Parts: sequence; C-alpha cells; structure tokens
Amino acid sequence: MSVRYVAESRLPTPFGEFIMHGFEESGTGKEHLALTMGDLSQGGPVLARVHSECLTGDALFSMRCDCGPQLEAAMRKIAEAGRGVILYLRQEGRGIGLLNKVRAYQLQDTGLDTVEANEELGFAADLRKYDMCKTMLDHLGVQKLVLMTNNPKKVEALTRQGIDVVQRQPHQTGQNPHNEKYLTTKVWKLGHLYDTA
Ligand SMILES: Nc1nc2c(ncn2[C@@H]2O[C@H](COP(=O)(O)OP(=O)(O)OP(=O)(O)O)[C@@H](O)[C@H]2O)c(=O)[nH]1
Ligand SMILES: [Zn+2]
Repeated sequence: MSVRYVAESRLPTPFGEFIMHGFEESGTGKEHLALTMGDLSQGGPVLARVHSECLTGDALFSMRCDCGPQLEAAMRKIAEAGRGVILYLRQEGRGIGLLNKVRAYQLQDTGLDTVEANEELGFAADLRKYDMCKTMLDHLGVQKLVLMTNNPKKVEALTRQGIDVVQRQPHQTGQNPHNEKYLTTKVWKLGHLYDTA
C-alpha cells in the first residue's frame, strides 16, 4: 500500500506548536496525520508515538480505554523534549471501524472482553496495519525511533516494515476503574507490557 504526502500546516496546542503533515493512502483514500516538533532529520533517535485512532478516547474523553491520556502524554513528552513525532493512524477500533467498535462495546457491556467481542463479530483481535509508517517517516527524515508504547507487537510490526526502533519507552497512563479489565486483557491476551495491570 502506498501513501502520499498532501499538505502541512501549523498546529498550535496547549502543549506547544506542532506541524501537522497530511498523508493519503492510495486505494483506500484513508487520511493519516503526522504531528512533528523540532528537527527530526538530525540529532539522533526521535521520540515517537504511533497512535491508532480512537475517537471515543482521543476526542470524547471515554474512560473505557487509555488512548486519550496516552495521546496527551505523548504530546506533552514531545513538547518537553522539543522534538518528536506522532503518527496518527486512522485505523479506528484496531481496524474494525467506529461503528463496529460500538458493537464491540455493546458486547463488552454484556461481559465479553475486548478480544472476545471482536471475535464474536467475526474479526481478529487486531486488524491494524503499519505499512504506511515507513513512507511517512521517510518523508519526515526520521531514521531511528524511541517508541512510546506498551505493545511489543507494534515494535515487531514496525521493525518488519524496515523501521529502526532503537528503544521502547513504556507509555502507561490513564488507568481508571472503567478500563481496568480492558488493560488486564491487553496484558493477558494481546501481550502488552504493563507493570501494574
Ligand atoms: N475493537 C476494539 N478496539 C478498541 C477497543 N478499545 C480500544 N480500541 C482501539 O484500539 C486501538 C488502540 O490500541 P491499544 O490496544 O489500546 O494499544 P496499542 O496501540 O496496541 O498499544 P500502545 O502503543 O501501548 O497504546 C485504537 O484504534 C482504539 O480505537 C475495543 O474494546 N475494541
Ligand atoms: Zn481508545
């Protein structure tokens, strides 16, 4: 799958000013973003977050997951460092889409966990792809990443795409009573590394 750069603009935020770079996937027409700060082509490995869209968590303050706090923490850490990149990938619901995620949440409300709900709907636990990332990072001049994630499979998937992840930085935040089971399931069924779940 190929992705092409379309346009960029300033993105002032409460944490600092990012540059927002827009990309479009050929074929699917999916639109992805990269938020950057500082000089990424020089100065060693770049602090990075590869974040999958979660409308409910990122924009609607949902406490069912940890996505919103993770996104905010990544923006804060990059702003503190004065340098870094966030790839914001439009693969909502681990790739099943927004309304299927609502269906999955409906099933979770009856007691299924996040993996069982996906399977009940006929989906694998995680349908995400990371094949757009290398082109996006190459466009930005990023060569090596320090990746903020708790998901070793994400590190493996990016490495398979030819991306040099020199270090995984744990990215634990946003625990609350509503996402306790969700975080525990990620550890037990999806292989996430999480200290206190
Ligand atoms: N299908 C489904 N997707 C979910 C659910 N909760 C969150 N998501 C999606 O999961 C994606 C985030 O994945 P996570 O498993 O939370 O974390 P990760 O990206 O693998 O790992 P980190 O880098 O540590 O955050 C986003 O696309 C969310 O929309 C759920 O219950 N069901
Ligand atoms: Zn989420």
